[in-house]
Amino acid sequence: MKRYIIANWKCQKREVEALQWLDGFLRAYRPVQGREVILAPSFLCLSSFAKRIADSGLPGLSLAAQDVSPYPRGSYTGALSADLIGDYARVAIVGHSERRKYFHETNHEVTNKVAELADADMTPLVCLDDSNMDGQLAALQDSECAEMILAYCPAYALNSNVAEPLDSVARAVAQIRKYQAKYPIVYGGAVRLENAAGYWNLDGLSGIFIGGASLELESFMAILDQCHSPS
Ligand SMILES: O=C(CO)COP(=O)(O)O
Repeated sequence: MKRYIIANWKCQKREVEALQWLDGFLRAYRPVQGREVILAPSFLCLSSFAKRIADSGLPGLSLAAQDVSPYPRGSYTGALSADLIGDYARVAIVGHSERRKYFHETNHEVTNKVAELADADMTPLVCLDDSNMDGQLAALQDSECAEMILAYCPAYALNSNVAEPLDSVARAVAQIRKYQAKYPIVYGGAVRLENAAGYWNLDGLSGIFIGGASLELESFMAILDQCHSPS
C-alpha cells in the first residue's frame, strides 16, 4: 500500500512565504518509491504550487486543498466546489476537528463533501477525531469512493506537544478498521521529529499528517529523512 506524509499548513503562511518554502523544498526533496508527499497550503497557493510542482517534474508530490464545498458548482458565494479545486489538487481534507469546532462542520456536511469529491474523481482525506469516532465512521459507511485516506487525529493532540501514545493509536486504527477495511489510515496530532518514525513504523498506519512541524522546512525535511522506508 502507498504511504503518505501530509503537511497541513492551516491558516499560516502568506503566499510569498509559502513559495519560498516550496522552492527550498523542491531543491532538497528526494523522491522515494511508494511514498507520496502531499502539501496542503492555503487555497490561495494551490495554483502557483501546482505550476511549480508540475514544472519540477518531480514524482511522488501532490497537493491537497484544506476544505471543499459540500455543494456542486453554482450560486454559493464564497464556496469552492470540488471540480474547481480539482484543476489544482487531487485531494481535499474534510472533517478536520478545527473545521468541526470553529466552523460547525457536521457529519452530514462531511458526507456531502465526500460525495462531491467522489463525483469529481478526487480523494477525500477524511479526519476522524477521538470524540464520537463511531458516529463519524457510521456516517461515512455509505460513502463510495475509488480512493479515500482516513486520518486519525485526536483533537486533544492537535497543536499540542502531547502526541497520542503508539498503543492507543493502534487501538484507534483497529476501531476504524471495523468500519472501513480498505482505505489507508494516517495519524495526525503533535507529530514531530522526535516521534515521527514511531508512527511511520507502526503496523496498520500508512503515514503521518503533520501540522506545526511542517511549517519549518528544516524540521519537515528532517522528518522526511526518517520516514522513507517502504511499507
Ligand atoms: O492538525 C493536524 C493535522 O491536520 C496536526 O497538527 P499538529 O501537527 O500541529 O498537531
